[in-house]
Amino acid sequence: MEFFQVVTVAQARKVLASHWPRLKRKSVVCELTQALGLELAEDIVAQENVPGFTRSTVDGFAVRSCDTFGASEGTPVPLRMIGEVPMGSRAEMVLNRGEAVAVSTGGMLPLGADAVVMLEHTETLPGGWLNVLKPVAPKENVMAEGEDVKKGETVLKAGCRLRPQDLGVLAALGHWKVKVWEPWRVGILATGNEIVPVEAQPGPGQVRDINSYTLWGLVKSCGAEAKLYGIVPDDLSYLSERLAQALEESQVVLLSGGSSVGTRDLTLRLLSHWGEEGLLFHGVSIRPGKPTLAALIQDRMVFGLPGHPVSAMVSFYLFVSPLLKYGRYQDPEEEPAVEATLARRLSSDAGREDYVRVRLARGEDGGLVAVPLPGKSGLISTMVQADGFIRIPLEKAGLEAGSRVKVRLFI
Ligand SMILES: Nc1nc2c(c(=O)[nH]1)N[C@H]1C(S)=C(S)[C@@H](COP(=O)(O)OP(=O)(O)OC[C@H]3O[C@@H](n4cnc5c(N)ncnc54)[C@H](O)[C@@H]3O)O[C@H]1N2
Ligand code: MOO
Repeated sequence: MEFFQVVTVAQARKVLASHWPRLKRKSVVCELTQALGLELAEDIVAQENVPGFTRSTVDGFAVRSCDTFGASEGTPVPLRMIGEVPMGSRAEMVLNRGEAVAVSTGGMLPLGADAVVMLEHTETLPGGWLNVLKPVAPKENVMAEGEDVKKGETVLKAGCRLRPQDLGVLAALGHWKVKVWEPWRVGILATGNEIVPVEAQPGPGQVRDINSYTLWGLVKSCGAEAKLYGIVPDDLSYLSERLAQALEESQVVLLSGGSSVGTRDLTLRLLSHWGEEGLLFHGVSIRPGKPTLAALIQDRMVFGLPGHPVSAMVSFYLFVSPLLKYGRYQDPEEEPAVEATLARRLSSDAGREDYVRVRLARGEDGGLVAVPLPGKSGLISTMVQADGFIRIPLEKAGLEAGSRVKVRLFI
């Protein structure tokens, strides 16, 4: 008997993506050191050139490149040294034909110079003269004004997640504060009478709470704020109360356990209690993760993730993390993945997408091999051993040994 009205991954993602824009959060202005990993809330258009002046990229001598043509060890070109550019100051002098100015890496080029000869390709002569032993081309060893960033250029787009190099370009442009979206606040609730806190010694029939911690880690790795709401026993009024509290403080709530079809599977009943029309789907044609459900409660999104630790994680990867990270589902081509050769045959049922944990190893030819890690979805150790997972698409009834697969990495 089929209890779920299962949908495909694509259908579930479509409905989630269409409702996601209803979730609201504020933008805030914060200092650069607070902004790492957050989403930019504005386009950044350069108001100035970077660098703001033409600079040397080596220690040496600023010259007119045409003066150095034909220079070699055997036929050095003598130039008259007219001074030195002090670091961090304007190059005050003007370079005329036959002249050279000492300049350090990063120093400003004087007017008239268009290239820099490296120190190693010169010899200093007495009386303020210099021999150039190798010619330089125009612009050689020089970083031109605006070569890094041009005034008027859009360097970062609103919505991008700030990486260390993005903080760098903001710093280069003088943005010591930046407008970002507040991180999503995600509440996490574990359900089940058998679940005990991590610090407890489980009695017969009890297990420690794994999902609160795997989900907490996953949420944090998406750049969102995670808050644990503890373990709730299988009791509708308790669960309802704790969910209300989590909804008050979060835009997204993750419930783990109790999403299947057993008599004590309360999540569905609870969400129905909050309004049947909010249920977006219940059941997805995947393994593991089939009893995943999602609901919209006002402008909050609730995910009922399966209780089995592997299933909860896979379900999170497929449905929750792209929304938290990017506000959309990525094209599979964009996902961080590596290609590998499947070590052995895998079977699956057509009409269902399978996500198989794999370990990466080196084959005899040095290429990457994906070694499947068989195991039930209750075994967290299989996730510990795995480097990522592969997908067996809906229409396939398995994958042959030796086939090329894309391993989506757990990073
Ligand atoms: N008759 C059916 N039974 C089950 C079906 C089904 O379709 N028909 N689906 C199975 C699948 S697949 C999964 S996955 C599980 C999911 O069940 P629930 O989401 O209702 O979760 P629970 O029953 O509460 O728990 C399942 C399993 O996971 C353990 N668990 C739960 N929470 C935690 C936690 N925080 N830390 C560690 N372990 C946890 C729990 O003790 C159970 O062993 O249902 C199958 N059954
Ligand atoms: O979805 Mo269950 O997640 O197959 O173990």
